[in-house]
Amino acid sequence: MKTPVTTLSITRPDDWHLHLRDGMALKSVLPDTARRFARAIVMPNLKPPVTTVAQAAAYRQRILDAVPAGLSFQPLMTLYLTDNTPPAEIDTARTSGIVHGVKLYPAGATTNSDAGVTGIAKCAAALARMEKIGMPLLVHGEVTDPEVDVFDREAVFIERVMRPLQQDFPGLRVVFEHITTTDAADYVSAAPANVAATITAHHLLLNRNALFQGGLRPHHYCLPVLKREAHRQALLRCATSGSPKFFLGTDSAPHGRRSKEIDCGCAGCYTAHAGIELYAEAFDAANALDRLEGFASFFGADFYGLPRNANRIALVKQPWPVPAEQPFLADDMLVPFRHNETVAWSLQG
Ligand SMILES: NC(=O)N[C@@H](CC(=O)O)C(=O)O
Ligand SMILES: [Zn+2]
Ligand SMILES: [Zn+2]
Repeated sequence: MKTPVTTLSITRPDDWHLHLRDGMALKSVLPDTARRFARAIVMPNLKPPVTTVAQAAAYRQRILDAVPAGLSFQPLMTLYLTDNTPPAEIDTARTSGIVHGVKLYPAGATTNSDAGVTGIAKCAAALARMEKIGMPLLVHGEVTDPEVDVFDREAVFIERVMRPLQQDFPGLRVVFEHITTTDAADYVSAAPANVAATITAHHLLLNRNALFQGGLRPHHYCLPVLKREAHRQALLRCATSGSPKFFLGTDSAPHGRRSKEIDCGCAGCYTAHAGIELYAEAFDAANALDRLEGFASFFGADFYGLPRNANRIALVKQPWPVPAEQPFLADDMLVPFRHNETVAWSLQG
């Protein structure tokens, strides 16, 4: 019998899908990420959205200013694609060296997506430029058609948007963000090497039962919404497969308690406080801890054409209690994932 692994040393990981917000919220959540991850792809869905390189540069500086002393953290910026993004802005993004992707939010699909794309055809010129210069397109892959069942929105998006996109821009580098279904897992696996996906820890750990366990659970509500167990199993297989197409993206998406525990509450799970530990738990449960480093520390950097990190982190299998809440805004607290429960792996140091 193999002795169970209880300590783990891996190359310092990166988070390829993260919401940091701004202002006081940014200052509250950034230390959690900076303690664990060397870099993160920072989502542009602020109010107003980050649509220009000038805005991305200013936001990047606000993030750098909020990094706690003694920690090193590199924000990798993104632009929010709109119907009117000029191709010239894509060129400016590339030459800036600070923008690493352009995010496609179908209008109305998720938090702060009102300015999102209303039709792919409207951005054809920008997408063509991205394909030409190798700028990745990061996709929130859900249709917004109210006729489509909420659990089917990702699968339908593949047929209505992803396949035509791949047909029209075969060389475009695409990250299918926070995939949640067997359909997306199969699509990405079968696609050429320029199509990859991020997978969140919460979609690896939970199925949709968690939304209703003991009552309605707003802190498990995120988009795309949790799916049934067979889908979770498919995501686990992808994440632990060793395929470089799948890499870590927490989609940690903080919303204060008062925006979550309310009618029409916001979508998003806050996981940055245990951003790598939760993945260790999921990989451990799948007997695949040896596959964690590739997924968390290598494949994302390789896809984005960035160097792998040189330093390491250590994890130990030692449960720690997650508090009921943590500071967020002057008048609101943040309820972290697993609040009042334990996480099985701890970060050392
Ligand atoms: N994932 C979420 O449920 N919410 C994200 C937006 C997103 O990633 O779709 C947010 O910004 O709150
Ligand atoms: Zn999203
Ligand atoms: Zn997100």
